[in-house]
Amino acid sequence: MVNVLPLTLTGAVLTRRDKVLVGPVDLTLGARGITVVIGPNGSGKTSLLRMMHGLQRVTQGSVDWAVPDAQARRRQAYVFQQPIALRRSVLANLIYPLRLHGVPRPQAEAEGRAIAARFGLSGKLAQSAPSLSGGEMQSLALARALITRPDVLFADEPCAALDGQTTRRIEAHLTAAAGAGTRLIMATHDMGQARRLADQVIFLLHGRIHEMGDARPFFNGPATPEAAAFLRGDIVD
Ligand SMILES: Nc1ncnc2c1ncn2[C@@H]1O[C@H](COP(=O)(O)OP(=O)(O)OP(=O)(O)O)[C@@H](O)[C@H]1O
Repeated sequence: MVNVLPLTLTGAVLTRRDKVLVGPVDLTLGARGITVVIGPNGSGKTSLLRMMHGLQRVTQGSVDWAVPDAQARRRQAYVFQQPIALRRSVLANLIYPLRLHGVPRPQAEAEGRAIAARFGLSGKLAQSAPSLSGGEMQSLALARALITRPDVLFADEPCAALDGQTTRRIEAHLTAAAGAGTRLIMATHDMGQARRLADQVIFLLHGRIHEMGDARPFFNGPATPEAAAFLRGDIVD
């Protein structure tokens, strides 16, 4: 199967009520690795992810995948900062994307049980998903996003409000997914997490890419004074 990547944004702008939230953005993301989007509050991290995924349509410019949009959409997943679940059992939530992809129920349930085991949810399969704890809910959201082995996973603050142990588990799943070939594009406020996970960094400021590059040189010596100040923990606005 052809990979949906690279993703190319060309002069992409997202506007709401005459206000530019993001852009213009020009970038190309290749097929492998973890790109972490960082920047101050309100700099546009969520909006950039939503725009790339097609949850919000660009008002100018373009967002192009290597395959037609309808095909690209089926090969992507998105994990929201506040995970959402169907008011059904954990197993029903897990198999939902597979059923949408036409996988027969017995096979979908087998895959659902297997991924639940990897994500520590085996004991919860019959439980109603909305009654899960925050950490379990985020694990479920991630497992459900990865069950179709998407080419691309967008994750918006996937560990916000989680304790250290759960964060470590979620990070391990994210790294494993990237190692298995899922391209990860995630936003985080947590600079420790950005340093642990990123192969590549996008530093946003006022809805524009202020700096973008390989993670190690970025963290060791950012090119712009704004990124340096942000990494020091100064207020950048
Ligand atoms: N639907 C909307 N309508 C109007 N303005 C919006 C909308 N969504 C976001 N914004 C504004 O766009 C800007 C970017 O918001 P966004 O949530 O993308 O930033 P962020 O970097 O993810 O912020 P945070 O770190 O606080 O989560 C903010 O000024 C926000 O108030």
